[in-house]
Amino acid sequence: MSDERDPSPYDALLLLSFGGPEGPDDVVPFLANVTRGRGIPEERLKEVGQHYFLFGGVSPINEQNRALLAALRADFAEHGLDLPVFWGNRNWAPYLTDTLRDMTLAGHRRIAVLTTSAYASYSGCRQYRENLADALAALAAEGLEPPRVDKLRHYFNDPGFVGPMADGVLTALEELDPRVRDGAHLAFTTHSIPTAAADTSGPVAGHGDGGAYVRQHLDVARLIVDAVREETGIEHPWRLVYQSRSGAPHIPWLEPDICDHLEELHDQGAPAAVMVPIGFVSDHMEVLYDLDTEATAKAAELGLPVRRSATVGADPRFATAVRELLLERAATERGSAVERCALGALGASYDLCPVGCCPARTPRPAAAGADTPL
Ligand SMILES: CC1=C(CCC(=O)O)c2cc3nc(cc4[nH]c(cc5[nH]c(cc1n2)c(C)c5CCC(=O)O)c(CCC(=O)O)c4C)C(CCC(=O)O)=C3C
Ligand SMILES: [Fe+2]
Repeated sequence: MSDERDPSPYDALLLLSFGGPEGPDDVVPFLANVTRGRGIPEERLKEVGQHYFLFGGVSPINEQNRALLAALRADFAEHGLDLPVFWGNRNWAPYLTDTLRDMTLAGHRRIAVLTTSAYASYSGCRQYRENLADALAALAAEGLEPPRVDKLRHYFNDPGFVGPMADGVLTALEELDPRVRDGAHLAFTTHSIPTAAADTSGPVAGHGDGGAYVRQHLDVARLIVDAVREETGIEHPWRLVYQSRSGAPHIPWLEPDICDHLEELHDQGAPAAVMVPIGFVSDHMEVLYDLDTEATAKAAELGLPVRRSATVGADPRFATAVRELLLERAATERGSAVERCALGALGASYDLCPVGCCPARTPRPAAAGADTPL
């Protein structure tokens, strides 16, 4: 067993997230950061800007990350784990490079990194590793000695991630009229990505058949369906669907879209649906706009009763899972054999992203992988 309180060799945890605007003036520069070099049509950007303006130009994601930071610090303190927790983002302040500079100047040399993305894919994994490599290179260019960063493994199938979502589905079902509750369909949703990116997500050897991205989501959906059945005795019909598609229309992305799926459910005579955003860690703008606003309006138009279940956010069980992932990795780095906790059919994920996994369109340096020079 690993020592419950020994984080060595790590001297800090970095929470690495997407970032979001905090007021109307931030929206356009934020979108420029997100889409730089990614070929998103101008029309789509205008439309997405409107989603943010509808909410006063404020994404809830930063507040949610502050709450997660607080939950992590509380959990660490409660368990006698003396390890500082920092926060940096890819697309908005506090920017990753600034946080890593602060950490380096404060003397941190060996940093564990938790991303707010649970699954394999270019956008959810390698792109964060590229951001880390860029930030470390920027520090080196400033004459600093960059620290070593280790990304904690994918946690999609961790009980601390799946459990709160399963509870969220039970709550959402409770909110439905009892007359339609038992027949409700579960629409598991995640961010659509180009099918080419889905096919090449995860280890090279595992490519094909939708790649790791789709398989990992299907595994989580199945776990939640089973957990709900254990509680209610009912196996709800379900499907994995997608949301938030961007990019040019002629490039294939994962389908069906949640709104098309709701229409199909209505046509089939489904009595109700629960939208379950398993692809996301908190109720940020993709949830607030794409599901709570757009898809909910679509369902109202169809006369289909819907609820949206909660993401994990700052649930204390998720904070506990993060501590356990960190201690597991720390023990592994110290050369101890450890138990690796995971539910479902796929098993615990790898510590080091395999060579060539989740490839970028144009190869770029990425930190914290099997092919990363230390
Ligand atoms: C897989 C995935 C996740 C889940 C994993 C993870 O969480 O990392 C995710 C999360 C998020 N995506 C977010 C926002 C945006 N994503 C965009 C664009 C894109 N996302 C993509 C994928 C993903 N995105 C892709 C393939 C693109 C096309 C451009 C490209 O190839 O890179 C755009 C540009 C406009 C548009 O086209 O929509 C925006 C504004 C926010 C912040 C929300 C907030 O502000 O509260 C969050 C958490
Ligand atoms: Fe990856």
